[in-house]
Amino acid sequence: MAPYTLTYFAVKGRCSALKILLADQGQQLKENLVTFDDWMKGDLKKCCVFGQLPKFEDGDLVLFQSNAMLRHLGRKHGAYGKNDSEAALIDMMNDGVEDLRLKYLKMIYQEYETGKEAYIKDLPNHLSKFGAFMAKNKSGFLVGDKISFADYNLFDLLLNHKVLSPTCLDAFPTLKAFVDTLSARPKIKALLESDDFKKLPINGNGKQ
Ligand SMILES: N[C@@H](CCC(=O)N[C@@H](CS)C(=O)NCC(=O)O)C(=O)O
Repeated sequence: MAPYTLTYFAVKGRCSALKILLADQGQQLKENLVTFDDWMKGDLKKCCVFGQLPKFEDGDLVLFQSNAMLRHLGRKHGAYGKNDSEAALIDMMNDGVEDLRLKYLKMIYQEYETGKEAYIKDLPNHLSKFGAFMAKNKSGFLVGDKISFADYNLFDLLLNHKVLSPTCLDAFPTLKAFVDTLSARPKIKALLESDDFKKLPINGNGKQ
């Protein structure tokens, strides 16, 4: 039996990073897909702490907030650094990923037609920061010498950005190598190439 259960809509959205982490760590995941019609009935929304999905269950532990889920899984599966200093840096980088994700989601959901070109133009200002931080570390990961939940989260967001702007990583060799290396890890590759994963749209409004 899968130890974890995820309840979410049929999109990649805020759950791909978590799925990539679990796949890479060899963990099973049971998924409950929620349709828009079922969600609109409102019963499930009322049971969600912040009125939103995803919902993640690890036995009796029920979590909302995708970054809390990533942290929990990072802690459980040795993807949260090897000491408190590394953990703090991993938190910092994950907060940076969240800042960029929020900008990305604002553009996708509120400004796609009017703001997409400006967003892509400004993107190097954000990518350069992740690239410079990772380049200093030399291990190919954001922090320390082992993959962390922030790496999985950044990887997922970079994959989305490659769909938005296929050449966006060309000026950032460290990030390009990072994406290529993670994409080639056998369990991640298998997930990314699976029909179940490929069929999910990146975002709920079909924009990407
Ligand atoms: N900060 C939350 C955001 C969750 C969120 O935005 N959920 C959206 C789908 S990705 C949702 O439930 N939308 C339906 C609604 O708000 O009624 C997280 O990271 O989990």
